[in-house]
Amino acid sequence: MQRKAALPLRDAKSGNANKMKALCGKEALVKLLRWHFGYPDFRGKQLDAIQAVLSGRDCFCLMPTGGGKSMCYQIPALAKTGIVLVVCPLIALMENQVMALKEKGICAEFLSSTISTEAKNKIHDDLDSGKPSTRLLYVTPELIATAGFMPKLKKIYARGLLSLIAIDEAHCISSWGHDFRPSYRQLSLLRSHLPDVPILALTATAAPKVQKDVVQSLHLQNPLILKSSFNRPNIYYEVRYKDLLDDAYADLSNTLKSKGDVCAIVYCLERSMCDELSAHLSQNGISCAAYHAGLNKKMRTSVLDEWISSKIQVVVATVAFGYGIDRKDVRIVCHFNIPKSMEGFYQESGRAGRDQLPCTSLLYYGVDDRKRMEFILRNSGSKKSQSSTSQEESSKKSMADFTQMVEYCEGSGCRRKRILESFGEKVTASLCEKTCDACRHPNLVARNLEDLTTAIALRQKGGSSRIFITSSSDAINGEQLSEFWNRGDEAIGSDDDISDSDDGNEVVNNLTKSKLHSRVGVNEKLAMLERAEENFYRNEKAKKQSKVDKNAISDAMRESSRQRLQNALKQAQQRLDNLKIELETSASFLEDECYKKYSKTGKSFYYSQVASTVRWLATTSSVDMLNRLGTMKESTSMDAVPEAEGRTPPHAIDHSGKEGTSNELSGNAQSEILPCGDRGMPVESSSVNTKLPQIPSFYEFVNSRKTKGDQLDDTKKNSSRVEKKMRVQ
Ligand SMILES: Nc1ncnc2c1ncn2[C@@H]1O[C@H](COP(=O)(O)OP(=O)(O)OP(=O)(O)O)[C@@H](O)[C@H]1O
Ligand SMILES: [Mg+2]
Repeated sequence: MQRKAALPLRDAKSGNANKMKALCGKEALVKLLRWHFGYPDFRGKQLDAIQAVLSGRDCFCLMPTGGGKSMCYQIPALAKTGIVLVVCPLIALMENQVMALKEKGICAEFLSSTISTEAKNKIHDDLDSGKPSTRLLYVTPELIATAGFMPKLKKIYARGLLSLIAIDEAHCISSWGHDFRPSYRQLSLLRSHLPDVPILALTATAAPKVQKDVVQSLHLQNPLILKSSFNRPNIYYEVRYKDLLDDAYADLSNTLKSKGDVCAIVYCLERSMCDELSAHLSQNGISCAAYHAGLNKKMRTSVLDEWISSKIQVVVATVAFGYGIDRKDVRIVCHFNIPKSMEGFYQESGRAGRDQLPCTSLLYYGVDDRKRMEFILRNSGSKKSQSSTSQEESSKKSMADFTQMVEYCEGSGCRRKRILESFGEKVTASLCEKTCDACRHPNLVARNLEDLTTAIALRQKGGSSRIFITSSSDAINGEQLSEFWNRGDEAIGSDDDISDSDDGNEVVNNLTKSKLHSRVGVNEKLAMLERAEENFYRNEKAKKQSKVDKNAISDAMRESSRQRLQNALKQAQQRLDNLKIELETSASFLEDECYKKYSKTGKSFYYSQVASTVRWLATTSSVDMLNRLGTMKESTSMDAVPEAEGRTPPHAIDHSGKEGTSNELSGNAQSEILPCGDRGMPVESSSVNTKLPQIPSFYEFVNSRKTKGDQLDDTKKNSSRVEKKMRVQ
């Protein structure tokens, strides 16, 4: 590390009033900024925040994502003798910032469980020394809460060396915020233990209630409240409707390609979708990788490194790809599933265009996604150890937050206005200047929304069939629930997949009581139905042309599952004292098992089976693992089939179409597309070979709860399928 010479404006404590004035003066601070960071001037409210804390005042600083909040504590660390303590929610965030500062020759360190005892001791020795060289010390809130750390801090404080406490992502302290972290609550202690040290609270996403909560919880005294507008004028906001698209994957792929080899982040709700979508994009020549908590740390770090260094351009990630992602040239942030709150959406979409250049936030909205999220949120309190009242309250709050997101998608008004108003900002009509789809193409957006309404209305009318199995509320066992509900919490998130099924008509009927539907008048409905019919025939034609069976399990999906299983096997191997297993062969074997079981039923069941195998690998014993993999050898030798052939056993569906055409039909008839008669209308189901393949326990489990579905007469079944085909795309 090459350390830059310090500029000669250091010591506030030892200086007189004039010195202090000089220290806080704009000129001196700009000089520091230029010297250390190479920026010509401060942005927004940076200077106000810096001057406030340097003068010893508490400060609450609300700045948009990418606004430059870090600078508000980094410059004071350089301007004043002593140490700035920075509290960060994530180790990765600390690591990134410390690395970046060190590269600039600024002495910053972080303390976390990930560093060696030797490194820790070195930092502590420096802190204990007469004149520590550390200027910024990054810590987690968990460390602050430990019994041993506060006395150390107090010692530094007693020596007059603690110049500032900065709380980054301060909204995490509030249970009203979108990312509440209980460990942040411990930070309330800082004020009483270290009374005279100014505190700087920084956040990009604090609604008024959260702001108040942050100020109170941290016991800020007469803080300078700095609020910048949340507006990100360089982001173009757009929503696309999955239900109106023929193929959302292809749409995204084409969009990314049409923009050139740009840097992008694609957020998905589930890990399996990250893998699948990433495989799809890669296949289409896009340089991309998946990132989620299901990958081991090494892989995550390697994806992050490759992305930061522009070796790959697109990351398809869950929300685990979060704070501290500081690549400035992200041109597109895409939400492939609707996020659960406006705060989360703002935070994530805000990772675009940190260089202030034009960029896009693209959200793919699907009615199924909405229902899925509603279901998750409605039930999310049930696993937490809360009283029923607070459970109810938090569930209500989550639903209210989510409603804002739904309104963002289903509304025809300016998207930017909606975002800003959700944060309590007053917005003038002219603010957007056509930098969202609703302002730039109002007619198209209105028309899309009408079409969407039609799609929903049709699905309601036909007693829709697209519903994920897990929404049969109490028909899910505890284990599945806990994994499913913790989906938002990436540390313990689920790999469970969610499947389409003909079950649960009742649930769907309840869920699809859309307010859009109720808004539609008779004439409008007729016009929409006409348009829907047009769309239907158009799409059927397109479907016929592309001959894409959306439920089919592609080679890319299989490959991505094999990779996933291989990762899980590797982790299991490490957990089981380097158990001797051949990773690649074993992964292929396990994937093949899943494929054999579910190739006929479709990708959703297949993914569920892969996910449950991954879970099994996370907990299984050596003996069980060897037993299961032992059958691999047996079956291989019994069948005397070479390994490559063994992956596609003779009785499985051959996706090249060489074998088993009738099987293909029967496998898909139940869950997806029926063969079509004239003008694309589905033929009577009785004329199709609907004999189902033998279905294993997962399906039986669902089927056993299919009481409603079983009572449906043939007509209703047919109409349900017709409706499914008429899903406007
Ligand atoms: N005055 C400035 N002029 C130009 N660039 C700046 C200035 N201040 C900060 N930056 C740069 O802006 C980028 C974003 O800064 P920073 O990471 O501090 O944003 P943030 O407000 O913390 O965003 P987030 O809410 O996403 O964490 C960084 O690359 C930083 O170096
Ligand atoms: Mg930040």
